[in-house]
Amino acid sequence: MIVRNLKDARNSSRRVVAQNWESTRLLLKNDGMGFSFHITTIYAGTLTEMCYQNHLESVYCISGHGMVETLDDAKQYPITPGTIYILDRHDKHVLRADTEMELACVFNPPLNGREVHDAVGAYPLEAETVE
Ligand SMILES: CC(=O)NCC[C@H](N)C(=O)O
Repeated sequence: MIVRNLKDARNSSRRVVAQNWESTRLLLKNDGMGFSFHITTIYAGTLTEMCYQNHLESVYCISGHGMVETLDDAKQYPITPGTIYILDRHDKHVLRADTEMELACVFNPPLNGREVHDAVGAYPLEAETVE
């Protein structure tokens, strides 16, 4: 069994800080589970465009609120605590955080550890691994 604590993980290389968000990757590829699990904080007032071409992602809102829009059909979905959005089609999307948002995110295939978004808002398939 693997047991980890968010507070401890935030004080380690599992915490990755980007411009609009930070994310603590509690479970990664090298754990061998076939998915990764992250607690992500989206900073208040930000707009983040993403398109996970190489991954599927589920995003569950723990706290805060905002809006996610799928860009191919311009559909908007309010995100509040208890809502999950599931990017089952590698959907190009934009997330607007009206307040700081805390999200639980699952990626398949799992992230390696230190990935940040590339120019289209995707992660590469291969990246540095957390030791
Ligand atoms: C909602 C979202 O995808 N935010 C970007 C960070 C990502 N969740 C991650 O954990 O790397």
